[in-house]
Amino acid sequence: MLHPDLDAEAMIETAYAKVNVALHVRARRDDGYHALESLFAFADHGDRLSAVATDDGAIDLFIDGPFGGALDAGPGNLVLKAARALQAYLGDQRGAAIRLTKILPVASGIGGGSADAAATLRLLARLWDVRIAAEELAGLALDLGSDVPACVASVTQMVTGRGEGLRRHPVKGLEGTAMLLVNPGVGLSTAQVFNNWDRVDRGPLDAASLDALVAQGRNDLQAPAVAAAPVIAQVLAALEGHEGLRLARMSGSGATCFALFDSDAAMADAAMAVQGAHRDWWMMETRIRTA
Ligand SMILES: C[C@](O)(CO)[C@H](O)COP(=O)(O)OP(=O)(O)OC[C@H]1O[C@@H](n2ccc(N)nc2=O)[C@H](O)[C@@H]1O
Ligand SMILES: Nc1ncnc2c1ncn2[C@@H]1O[C@H](COP(=O)(O)OP(=O)(O)OP(=O)(O)O)[C@@H](O)[C@H]1O
Repeated sequence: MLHPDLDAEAMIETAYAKVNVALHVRARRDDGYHALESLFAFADHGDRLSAVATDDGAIDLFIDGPFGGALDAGPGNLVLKAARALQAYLGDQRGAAIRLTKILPVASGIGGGSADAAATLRLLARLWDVRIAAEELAGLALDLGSDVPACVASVTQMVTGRGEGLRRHPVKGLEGTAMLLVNPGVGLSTAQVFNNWDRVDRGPLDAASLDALVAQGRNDLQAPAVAAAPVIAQVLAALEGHEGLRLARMSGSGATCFALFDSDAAMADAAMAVQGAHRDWWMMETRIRTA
């Protein structure tokens, strides 16, 4: 049941989908995490979060949307974890009723959960009217997941380390670009895909230009993800060869792949062809977000 007030005067945030335009895995660290170099970009679309303040100190979560059924509203939900982390940080008992409309597939390499966590931090800071220093917010975010700090600003960034090294990094010709997201409906465990990386350092990431990202950029998790879910290779093959295609690559630990196009019309034609041949694949036509 939805909170009765939730739609009337709710504050709203979008949890923008993340793509790793390139993701270079450089080393396995002693703490089990991997040292990365990745250019993160964000879609103009994502999950929708809305919230109203309550005065009983409780955090209530309601989930709906096309992928809402794939997710439970228990304490493991990243929205609840983010809300409770912020409550604990503030040390008081402000409450909220939050509605998550899940548009993005779960465990799919486009950071749905991470984007939700970051959007929850932004939303509740606004709702509760609190200002949090950037470093404090980054610390809270990293405790929630490696992708969460980058999702706080949701702008194009070079991301290093486990996910904590952030540098705003606009790339000429990237922001505003038409982007098609395609997911074949298999969920992959990020930890397992990292575990199956072959531990070969294939070299640093040159993110100086879109040409370099296309020609020399890689996703080092693509091979281990394809080994676990061979349908990813079919997605990439289905994206190749369309007129106006600039780049087709897997995002994050998969299985979602993204394709960048020269124009909206080229994207729409490709989307129609791919969807026609694979009616059960999830797709989203969007563009790279400009801050
Ligand atoms: C694959 C990426 O999405 C690329 O942006 C991220 O590196 C993963 O970010 P995330 O899903 O927020 O990851 P976390 O929830 O922090 O970690 C999940 C698991 O992925 C592995 N992991 C994650 C990040 C990282 N730099 N090295 C890792 O080895 C660890 O086994 C960890 O237990
Ligand atoms: N609000 C949420 N949305 C999505 N997943 C969530 C959420 N809360 C918890 N999870 C759990 O987090 C895990 C990862 O979800 P997410 O969608 O962020 O993965 P991902 O898209 O593979 O991320 P990445 O790009 O970081 O690899 C899933 O196993 C899911 O059950």
